[in-house]
Amino acid sequence: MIKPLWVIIPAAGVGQRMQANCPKQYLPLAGQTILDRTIDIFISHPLIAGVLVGVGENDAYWSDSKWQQHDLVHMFVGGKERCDTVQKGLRYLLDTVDVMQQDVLVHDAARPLLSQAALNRIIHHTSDQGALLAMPAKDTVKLQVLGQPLVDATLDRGTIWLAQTPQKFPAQALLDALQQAQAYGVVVTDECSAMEFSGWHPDLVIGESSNIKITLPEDLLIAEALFSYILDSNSKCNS
Ligand SMILES: Nc1ccn([C@@H]2O[C@H](COP(=O)(O)OP(=O)(O)OP(=O)(O)O)[C@@H](O)[C@H]2O)c(=O)n1
Ligand SMILES: C[C@](O)(CO)[C@H](O)COP(=O)(O)O
Repeated sequence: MIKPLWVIIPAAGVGQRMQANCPKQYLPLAGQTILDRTIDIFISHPLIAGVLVGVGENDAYWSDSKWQQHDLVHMFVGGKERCDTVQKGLRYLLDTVDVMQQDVLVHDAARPLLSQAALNRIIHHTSDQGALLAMPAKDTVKLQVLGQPLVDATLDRGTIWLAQTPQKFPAQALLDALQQAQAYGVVVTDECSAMEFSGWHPDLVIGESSNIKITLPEDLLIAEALFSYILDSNSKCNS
């Protein structure tokens, strides 16, 4: 029997690579903001207990969110790096509800196209090592010579996966792992790498190519094109 899960949505980034006039999570996608679209993925799922949204210290946009008054949505102030925002979200959660040993999901605000089918895969996946959505590499992968745009080697594509989110770990174990990585000066760009540093070997759960992270301007065009495809996929999932 799966207990409903809390989800932490890191949304405190500035979107530098997007080069927009606002943080990218507040850019429009099919008539709503990217962030509101991302919250929408979780808010009515029967196995989601609540949504924690980490926004920037000087965020001037959250107050316009369609979800900011919703009973299941709680805002907190994020940190300098994504891992700091996730740590602050975990501390907020652990101070508010007793979920120490329970799994939490962490999902990028910048991934508004996660389908219900993929969300269900990670929610229903059971493991004592945690789990993350990821995609096997489709292209040949080259290792670069450090500091020069030259090929050093070709990696075995059969062992390369590209991490996505949601990533699912026990709340307290994830907080401990993030704190330990920070204490050792290890830069972590996802929750899984912090858990690996603590010796965990999380399960790889197949994500989907459409679960893109909106990072560069062209990703907005891709997201708009994919949005109706995801709506259709969700209607089949819920039928
Ligand atoms: N201090 C930070 C940095 C990032 N994020 C969030 O982490 C997710 C993934 O990060 P990324 O795609 O890198 O977003 P940005 O950091 O905003 O992008 P950039 O690196 O281009 O500035 C985003 O939803 C972003 O809002 C966060 O919550 N706190
Ligand atoms: C968490 C993540 O989306 C997994 O691929 C990715 O690491 C986020 O990286 P970013 O540089 O913070 O976008």
